[in-house]
Amino acid sequence: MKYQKRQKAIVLLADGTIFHGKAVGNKQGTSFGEVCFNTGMTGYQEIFTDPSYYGQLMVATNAHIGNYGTNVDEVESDSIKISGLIVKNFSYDYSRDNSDASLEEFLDKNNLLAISDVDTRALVSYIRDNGAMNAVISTEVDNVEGLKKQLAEVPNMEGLELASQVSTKEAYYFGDENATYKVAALDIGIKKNILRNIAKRDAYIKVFPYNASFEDLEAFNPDGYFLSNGPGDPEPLVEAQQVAKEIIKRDLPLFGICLGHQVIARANGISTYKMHNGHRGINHPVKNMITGKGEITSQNHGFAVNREEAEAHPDLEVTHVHLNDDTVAGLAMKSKNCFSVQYHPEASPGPHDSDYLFDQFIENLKK
Ligand SMILES: NC(=O)CC[C@H](N)C(=O)O
Repeated sequence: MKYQKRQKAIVLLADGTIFHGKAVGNKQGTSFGEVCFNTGMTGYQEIFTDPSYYGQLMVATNAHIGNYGTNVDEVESDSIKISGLIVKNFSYDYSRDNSDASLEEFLDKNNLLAISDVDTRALVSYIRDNGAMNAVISTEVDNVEGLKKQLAEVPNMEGLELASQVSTKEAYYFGDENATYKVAALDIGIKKNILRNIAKRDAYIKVFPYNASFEDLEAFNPDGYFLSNGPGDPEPLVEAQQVAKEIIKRDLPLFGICLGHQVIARANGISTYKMHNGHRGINHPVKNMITGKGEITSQNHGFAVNREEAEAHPDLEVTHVHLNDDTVAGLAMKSKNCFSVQYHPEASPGPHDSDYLFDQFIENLKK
């Protein structure tokens, strides 16, 4: 064991429940966020750097985290976006040929507080029963009352606009400028692997900040438009909803993933709601209602689109349904060149069942 004596640490939930653990490494500190769990057995580096997790404390249900180290290429954004990490066993040692640093080094570089030796099975089943809630992780184990007061000040995820916290400040380009297609992407928290997946299908992308207008995007003269994934509640994202409305009004090719899917639903007047617990993992079963086929998908969302309203909408079709709870997993507009999914076809490290959605988008650009 690398550290003989590690700081005691706690997870304090908003309802006062406490779980005990120890700080990873020599770290001390306190970190707040909405506590959520991901069931992926691999992909921790991609999860920690996914901008959609901004403001969340991540519980990994996999019992060992860190054992395959980290690699500079396996990030979804330039820094860690979760606000803290909770694990059962933290691996200080790692073994994998193409790793360039340990997870501990990666967390240190990003100054992220992590705690281990937590009974994550008990914690996860508690959250599953009691629903998503705010929490704090801290090495201030003797200051529970003080932490409770601070925790009470942390805003709820519901109603929270977070895209502005993670979006690019300036527009930038991605891919080969001589590519056949041009795509304008609105960055409301975009993952790098989405850009890689679009670019590798012969498209050059201009990525715009969350508050760009339709006219800003249109000036790039794109063949199609993309609305990204991202953190927080879709409801307050009125600028992005306006961009979606303008694109839909003109019947231009539009594809949205996760937060982008929710924004497209809202642009069509469909409400979104906070789920009791979100979907976070890489084994979520979805049924494609058009083909009748199942897909195993990667998911990360805490909000969802109202299914009844979507089904009652004359111009919307529910194209994909989540098989665990019958929630909306995909939408298409009947009279427009517009579709979206609640899950992540770009999933790195997989599964890749839903890759075809990027091909479908490229086909739509040709129309
Ligand atoms: N991955 C995402 O885009 C997440 C969307 C939204 N923040 C949610 O939690 O539902």
